[in-house]
Amino acid sequence: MVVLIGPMGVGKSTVGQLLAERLGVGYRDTDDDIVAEQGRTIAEIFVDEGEPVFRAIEKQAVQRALTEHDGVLALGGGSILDEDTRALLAGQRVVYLSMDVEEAVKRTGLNAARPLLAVNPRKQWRELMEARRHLYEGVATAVVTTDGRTPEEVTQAALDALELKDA
Ligand SMILES: Nc1ncnc2c1ncn2[C@@H]1O[C@H](COP(=O)(O)OP(=O)(O)OP(=O)(O)O)[C@@H](O)[C@H]1O
Ligand SMILES: O=C(O)C1=C[C@@H](O)[C@@H](O)[C@H](O)C1
Ligand SMILES: [Mg+2]
Repeated sequence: MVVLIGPMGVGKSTVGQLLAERLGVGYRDTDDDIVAEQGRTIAEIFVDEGEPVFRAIEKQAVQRALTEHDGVLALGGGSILDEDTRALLAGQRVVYLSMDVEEAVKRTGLNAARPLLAVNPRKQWRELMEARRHLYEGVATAVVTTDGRTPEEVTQAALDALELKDA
């Protein structure tokens, strides 16, 4: 199993699918699992029930995916906020995809599907990263910078960082 973590828009879903193809394994994404299970979008869950309820749903989804799946697994950007989830990640191969704030605004700006960045993306992204950077770094076994790299280049860098060869 290879687990991908990192902030919204860093490319977990894009790179996760490429990485799974390169390794010849399945791809799974906990955000997609939640949408399928709940029958509504992540933004709708945030609006209807608030972030704490979303985090509880997410925690279950991550636990289930880590147990059921063997392949590439992309986690929701905020899943590492949960202490039990961080404990579950110990012993896994965890790749932290990182980027700087300008890249983040380019990739996520003005996208209402990401409720945590809806109002002032640059400021909100900085604040999120202040709170989370050490959590991402703490659970990561490899850190891969995505700034100025294409998704294919990021995928190759992740394979190199993990010392994994294609299937
Ligand atoms: N290396 C890259 N260079 C440029 N654009 C990228 C790169 N990787 C992803 N993108 C683009 O950035 C956007 C966000 O990518 P993606 O949805 O894969 O991120 P994510 O980490 O899964 O986000 P979320 O946490 O919201 O699910 C997409 O429009 C994607 O095409
Ligand atoms: O970073 C976050 O807190 C989030 C990231 C996305 O993957 C989604 O799980 C949701 O938009 C929240
Ligand atoms: Mg995604």
